[in-house]
Amino acid sequence: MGTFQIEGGHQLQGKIQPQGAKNEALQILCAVLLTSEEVIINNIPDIIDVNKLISLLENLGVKIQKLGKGSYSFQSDELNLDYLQSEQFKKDGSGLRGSIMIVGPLLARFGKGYIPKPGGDKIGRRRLDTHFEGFINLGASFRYNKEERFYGVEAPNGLKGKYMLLEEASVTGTANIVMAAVMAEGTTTIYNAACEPYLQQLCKMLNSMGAKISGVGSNLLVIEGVKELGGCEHTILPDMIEIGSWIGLAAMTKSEITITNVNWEMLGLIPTTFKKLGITIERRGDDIFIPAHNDGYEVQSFIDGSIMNISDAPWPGFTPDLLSIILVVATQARGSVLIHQKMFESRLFFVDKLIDMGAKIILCDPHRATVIGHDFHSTLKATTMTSPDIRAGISLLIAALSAKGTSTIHNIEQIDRGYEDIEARLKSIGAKIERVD
Ligand SMILES: CC(=O)N[C@H]1[C@@H](OP(=O)(O)OP(=O)(O)OC[C@H]2O[C@@H](n3ccc(=O)[nH]c3=O)[C@H](O)[C@@H]2O)O[C@H](CO)[C@@H](O)[C@@H]1O
Ligand SMILES: C=C(OP(=O)(O)O)C(=O)O
Repeated sequence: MGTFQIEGGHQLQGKIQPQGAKNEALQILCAVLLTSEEVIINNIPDIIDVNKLISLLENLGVKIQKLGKGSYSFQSDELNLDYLQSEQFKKDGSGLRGSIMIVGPLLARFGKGYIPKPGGDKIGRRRLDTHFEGFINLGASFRYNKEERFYGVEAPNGLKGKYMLLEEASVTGTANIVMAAVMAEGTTTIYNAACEPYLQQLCKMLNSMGAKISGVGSNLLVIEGVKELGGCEHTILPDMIEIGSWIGLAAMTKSEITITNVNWEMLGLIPTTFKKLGITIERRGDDIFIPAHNDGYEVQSFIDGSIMNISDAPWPGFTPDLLSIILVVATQARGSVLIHQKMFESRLFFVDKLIDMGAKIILCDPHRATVIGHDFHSTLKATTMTSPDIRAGISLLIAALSAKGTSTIHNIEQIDRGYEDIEARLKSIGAKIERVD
């Protein structure tokens, strides 16, 4: 279990470039299975989850060449499908959430796809029904081995396009169904599709490979099946969750930070939501400039004067992956705010650690927490804590950087799962952080 030691209470300053988006990379990497031609991907983040998926693809027989930092070439012309029945696959596939998205491409190209129960954050129930109902709608047969927690879909005679209304706008579920449908016979229509930038990017990539997907960016995707897909080159967007994390870090540490090349047009409600906490966000070209908040920041209220409430929703709503960061930033705001995590039922439990540090938070129930900001009248106290999940982990790291004294965070693999070379990048803007084992 890795550990960070953090000496907090220092103002930071400088520029930080967000890495490529983790959740986009996981989709895009799975899409290389859809063609026997070469696919080049740029801006791949060097993080645990992505590296696990790359190694899974390698074990499946994908030829992989590193072309430069973050750039790789992939060629899936001679796959070893026997690997899908191996013990090694059960281990590799259950190591991350994103592995679930190999099923759609395998089903589309080879008529069969398998996956052990995937890993990922333990943040509440994470059903896979949407994925498999989608495949069944396209004509696949489904089986689930409860003992081994192993899922399988097969369609030896190919898939057939269909209209479907998803029960949930599942992010990975939509990506999986889209990748299965691109080579199905006829037209597939997916209503209540998720439409995060990750999915917009995936559809853009698939269209550049020869797919015919329309409605990209909306919750109604129409996919006309094609016979086969070809190679392409694709560049992953900056990670919007990292961008939100650095906005929160700047505010909590009263630091002047410029986040460079953010691809502003794709940030949706993220800047607006941080502004609701009173944080000044200046757009400078494609950079975000956060001035030092030496006088703190004040939570806005609604037009009728009622207390601010920040909650998550499927895109274009506010992403659930930034609510933990919003929550930690609120602990030093002027005013109070209700944080409502609607999607996941175990994502707010990390607040007990912030309460230990002196934050004023009432956990109303597993989905809602009221935060009464300190307005920097009292700083958080340094402590020792363990990171329960990726976004709680980064939130605790932000709390530690704002607290006076030296904090210790264990289980930092959770942070490394999604943040590239984090201590070097934070050190470059003045943070005092060490990886101690
Ligand atoms: C690898 C990856 O890309 N992971 C992301 C992906 O996970 P993932 O694709 O696994 O998450 P889903 O979108 O399937 O669902 C997330 C949770 O929200 C619930 N739900 C979802 C949609 C909906 O309309 N109503 C609803 O209640 C689901 O029941 C589930 O509990 O999307 C999540 C939701 O943005 C993010 O937190 C994860 O970071
Ligand atoms: C929940 C997340 O990741 P995963 O779906 O990979 O567990 C996340 O990125 O915040």
